[in-house]
Amino acid sequence: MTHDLSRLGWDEFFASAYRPRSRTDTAAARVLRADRGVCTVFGASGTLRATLAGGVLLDSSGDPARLPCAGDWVVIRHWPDRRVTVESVLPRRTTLIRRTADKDSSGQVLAANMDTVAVVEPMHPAPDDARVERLLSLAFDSGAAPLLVLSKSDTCADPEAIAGQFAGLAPGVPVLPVSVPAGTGLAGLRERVAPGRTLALLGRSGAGKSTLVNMLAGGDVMPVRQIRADGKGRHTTAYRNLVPVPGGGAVLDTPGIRGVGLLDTGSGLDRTFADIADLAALCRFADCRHGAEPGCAVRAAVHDGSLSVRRLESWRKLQHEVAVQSSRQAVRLRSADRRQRPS
Ligand SMILES: Nc1nc2c(ncn2[C@@H]2O[C@H](COP(=O)(O)OP(=O)(O)OP(=O)(O)O)[C@@H](O)[C@H]2O)c(=O)[nH]1
Ligand SMILES: [Zn+2]
Repeated sequence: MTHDLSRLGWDEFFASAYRPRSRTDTAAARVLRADRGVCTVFGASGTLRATLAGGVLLDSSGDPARLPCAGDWVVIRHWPDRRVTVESVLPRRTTLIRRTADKDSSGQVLAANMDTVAVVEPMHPAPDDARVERLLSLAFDSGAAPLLVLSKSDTCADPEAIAGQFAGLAPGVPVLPVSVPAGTGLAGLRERVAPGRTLALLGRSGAGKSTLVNMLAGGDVMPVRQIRADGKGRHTTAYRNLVPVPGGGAVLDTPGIRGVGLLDTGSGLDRTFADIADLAALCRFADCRHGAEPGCAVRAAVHDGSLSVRRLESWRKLQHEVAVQSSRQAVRLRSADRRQRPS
C-alpha cells in the first residue's frame, strides 16, 4: 500500500526543495520521532527506522538544531542491504525552538513544520497566566498560528468565564476550552488536524496533551498516567512524537516542559504582549522605560486599570530574560570571533 504524503503535509514548499541524487533509491519521508542517531519516519510505504547518514551528522556537528526532529521532512535512502538512512533534512517552514537548560545559545528544536501550535493549559489546578504568556511567545516565534487550549474544562463550573479572562492574555489568539470526557471543544481541535495540517501541543506536564493526542488519533498511542491527587501530573511523555491522525493530518506531542526559556529569535514577545507594545508606541519618549518618565502611556494604562500590574511585570520579566540571553550570546560570539582571528 502506498500512502499519500500530502495528507501528512507534503506540499509544493517541500517538493521544490526536494532534489534527490537518484530517483530510484531515495524518497521523501516525515520524521515521527527522533532519537540519538535513529529516526522513525513515515514514508509512502509506511513507518520505517532510519539511521543518520554521515552528511547529516557532519552538517549538524556545529549546530545540533540541524539534526532531524519530529515533524521534519527528510530525504531517505534505501540501501541494497535493506538499511535506510536519512540523507538530508529539508528546509523547515516553522520551528518550535526553546532555549536549552545549559544556557547554550543555539536552542533546542522541539518540533518542525506545524501549522498550529496549541498552548495547552489545564483549568485545574488553576491556570497560570505567566506560563501561558511565556508559552504563547514561544508559539508565536515558531511561525505557526498560535492557539490557546484550556484543557479539562469539565473540572470547573464556568469554563467560558475563565476563557474570557484568558482572551486578554494574547490579543487575537483563539481560546478554546476543551474537555475530552465531556466532548467539549473537540471539533475546534479536529479542524486543525484536517488532511495536510499539523497541530503541535505545548504545555506543562499533566496538562492533558497525551489525552488529546489519543483522542485525535483514535487510540492509545501515547501513555497517560494517573494524575496525583494534588493535581500535579508526573512526567510521562519523555519524547516528542508526531502521530498521523486517521483520515486527517498529524498531531505532535512535546514533553511536559518545565521552565522553557525564550530565545531572542523573533517577535513572539511583542505579539503576545501586543497591547503593551501598542501602548509603548504612544509614550512620549521613544526609549521610555515606563518608569518615572513623563508622558508614559504604559503607566497611564496601569493607573486607569486597563493594564494589570501583573501583566506588566510578566512582560518585564520575559523581556529581561531575552535581553540577558542575547547579551550572553553576543559575548560568546565575540569570544568565538577572537579565537578564530590569528593573534
Ligand atoms: N477531568 C479531566 N481530566 C483530564 C482531561 N484530559 C486529561 N485528563 C487527565 O489529566 C492527567 C494528565 O493527562 P496527560 O494526557 O497524561 O497529560 P500530559 O500533558 O500528556 O502530561 P505529560 O505526558 O507528563 O507531558 C490524566 O490523569 C488524564 O486522565 C480532561 O479533559 N478532563
Ligand atoms: Zn512609557
